[in-house]
Amino acid sequence: MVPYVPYPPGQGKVGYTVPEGQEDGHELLDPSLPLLQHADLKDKVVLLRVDHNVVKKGKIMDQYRIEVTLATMYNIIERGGRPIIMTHVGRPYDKKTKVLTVKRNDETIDPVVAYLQRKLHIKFAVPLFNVTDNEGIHDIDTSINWLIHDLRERKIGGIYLPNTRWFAGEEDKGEKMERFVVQLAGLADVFVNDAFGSWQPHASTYYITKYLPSFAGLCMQNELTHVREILNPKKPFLAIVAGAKYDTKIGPLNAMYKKVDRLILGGLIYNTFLCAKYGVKIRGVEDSDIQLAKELVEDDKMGHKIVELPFLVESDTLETRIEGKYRTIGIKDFTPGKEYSYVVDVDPSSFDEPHVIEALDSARTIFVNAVMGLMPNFWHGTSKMDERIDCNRTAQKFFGGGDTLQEFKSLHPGLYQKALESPKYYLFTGGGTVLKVIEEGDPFALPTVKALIANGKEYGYKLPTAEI
Ligand SMILES: Nc1ncnc2c1ncn2[C@@H]1O[C@H](COP(=O)(O)OP(=O)(O)OP(=O)(O)O)[C@@H](O)[C@H]1O
Ligand SMILES: O=C(O)[C@H](O)COP(=O)(O)O
Repeated sequence: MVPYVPYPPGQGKVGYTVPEGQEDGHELLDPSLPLLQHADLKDKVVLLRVDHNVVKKGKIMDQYRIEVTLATMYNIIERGGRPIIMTHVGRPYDKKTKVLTVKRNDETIDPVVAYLQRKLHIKFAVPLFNVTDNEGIHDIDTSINWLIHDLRERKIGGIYLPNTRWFAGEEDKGEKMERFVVQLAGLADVFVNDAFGSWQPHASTYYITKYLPSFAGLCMQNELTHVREILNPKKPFLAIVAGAKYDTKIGPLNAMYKKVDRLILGGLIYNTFLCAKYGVKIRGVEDSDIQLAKELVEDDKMGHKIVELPFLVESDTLETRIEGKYRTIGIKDFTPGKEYSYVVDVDPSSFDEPHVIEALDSARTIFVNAVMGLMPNFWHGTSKMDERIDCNRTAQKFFGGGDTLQEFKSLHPGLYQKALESPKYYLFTGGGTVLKVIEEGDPFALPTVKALIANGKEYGYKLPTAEI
């Protein structure tokens, strides 16, 4: 118990403070990373980037990524800051066609705003901006100043910007980005990045740090502390990577291959690997992606680290699960040139194979960024995988990824609850980010984190002496 002495000192003990009950882990952070706790926020408008990418078809799938940012929001408001919050939702910009599609009902932040209002009992306002067909929002309209005025006057509790990926400049690298980022920076006095899951260097996660004093939020700090545990894993280290984001994950995956002892693949990533290795054709797998997967195939000829799941589910349709229109196939029947329809899941029986059980049971560290099948209809492979992983009671288990956590929660609510509390589990908000950290070998080398550190140097950030 630490006595609480009010200011000015010498007036006696009038209360006490209670220790947090656990190490906060700040000593594990790079001392040059500017921390939210040390920012001057009083009466400042604070632009807060979060990863609230939790909305699908206009509904919140899992609140976890919102919940873990509430501490940062409270901290900002408690210390006199006025928050403007922003997140991306989905991937509205198609890199191949260069078309930006604003799906107003599907990829909107409105459900997140409603959730925050219910949870915090404060009012948020969302500004309205002009949307151009196929190009999104070009400019932040000065009408937002009315909202900022009311934010400063405390007539509203916060502003929540529209989906950052609806802005033409968000993923651009040239003029559009410059224009957007300057307008964005003009709204606020300070930038806080709490979006661990959004490692891609975009306007709202990276370039913004060129214009405002910038700090790491509390969720970001917590994740950076824990991700270090994966960099020095207890061996054998098994990674299970599946899902849909082939384009951003194949690079980190190739690098990660060198650091793991065993690797299990699923989802589109596995389909692509199988096409590259066995010369089969699977519907929906792009030739350009198969070329990228060849590096992994070559590495594994020597390394033998990839534990193949032998049974898959082939479906004639992607939309639904229609009896008679899907079947189990085995990779032992693969021959070069053979064509398959969509492969939409790993058959659960794959997890009963002795070589797969051995890989899962012998691991001492398991990292899971894996949704094995196309959701919501093909969930059986993921469900069996989660159960089998839990059978290993000695391994340290790390789950990471928006969909990975969401499916874990919906398929096994009891196990998910246990994982939240068990020291044997840790849940990361971003799966691709953890892959990227493993690729870099250092959490502070993530582009978004490096940008915060560079900003600290620029603005002369120093850790207060008491913390050194
Ligand atoms: N075979 C498949 N074909 C098409 N989509 C698939 C297939 N298997 C899984 N998926 C889809 O992959 C998505 C999950 O992959 P994703 O890479 O987004 O994972 P994540 O856990 O959200 O990780 P991150 O946080 O890095 O984005 C799910 O929406 C799921 O439906
Ligand atoms: O869901 C995620 O993994 C994060 O929100 C990052 O999304 P992105 O891979 O589309 O950048």
